[in-house]
Amino acid sequence: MIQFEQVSKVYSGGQTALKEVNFHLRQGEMAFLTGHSGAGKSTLLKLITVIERASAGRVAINGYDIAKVGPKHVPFLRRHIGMIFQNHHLLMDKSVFDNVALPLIIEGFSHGEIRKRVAGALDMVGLYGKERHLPIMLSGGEQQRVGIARAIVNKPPLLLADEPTGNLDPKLSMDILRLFETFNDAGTSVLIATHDLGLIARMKYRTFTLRQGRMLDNEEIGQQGGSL
Ligand SMILES: Nc1ncnc2c1ncn2[C@@H]1O[C@H](COP(=O)(O)OP(=O)(O)OP(=O)(O)O)[C@@H](O)[C@H]1O
Repeated sequence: MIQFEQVSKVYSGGQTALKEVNFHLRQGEMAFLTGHSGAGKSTLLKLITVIERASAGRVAINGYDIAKVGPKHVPFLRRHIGMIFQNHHLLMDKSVFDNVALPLIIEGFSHGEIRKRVAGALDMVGLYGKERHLPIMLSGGEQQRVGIARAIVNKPPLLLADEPTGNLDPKLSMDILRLFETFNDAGTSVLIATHDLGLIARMKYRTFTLRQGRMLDNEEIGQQGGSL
């Protein structure tokens, strides 16, 4: 699904964020991406969504080299990726319905189809009946679930989450993880960037670990006794 081959990223200020990174997220796989603050997790996600471009190496989605995606076609590529952020980036002056409907409006779906799909997405995240609420009227966990509903409403084959449980308590974090598992069971590939080693330890998924921009292999992680 996602393949990095010898990928490096140097920002224009000269900051090296990724160094010769190799990794492969398989089709239908759910995995964690971890590492200390500044290790390069967000940068890696930004290369997949073409918010940033690699300085060297190859990033491929389904075998397609995304260096070949021109600026005009980037929005088309992003339609196939659901992105979830720690601070969920909701429009606070718009209703839950409007927030979740946004990707479908951009894609030009009919009103009827939008109503049906938004209701389905809100049902999946346990927020059915809250369509008319403003985000401010919801708890932090509920706001995060609105962000998740927006990310999955157009049924993307790939979900990327950047610290999706950062502000949530352990119980709510686990609920969010279970939600990702539901999507993964339905065939969606999921990559979750997180600092939360406790959460990772409780789940059975493969974990990619970055340290100062380098992807560690399992042997290196073992030698450090699991510390980053
Ligand atoms: N737009 C940018 N311009 C210059 N340097 C950047 C930019 N974005 C990130 N960096 C640098 O690249 C490195 C990796 O940053 P990145 O945000 O990918 O790390 P991270 O693992 O996601 O960190 P955190 O867990 O704190 O979010 C850091 O040294 C950071 O300062």
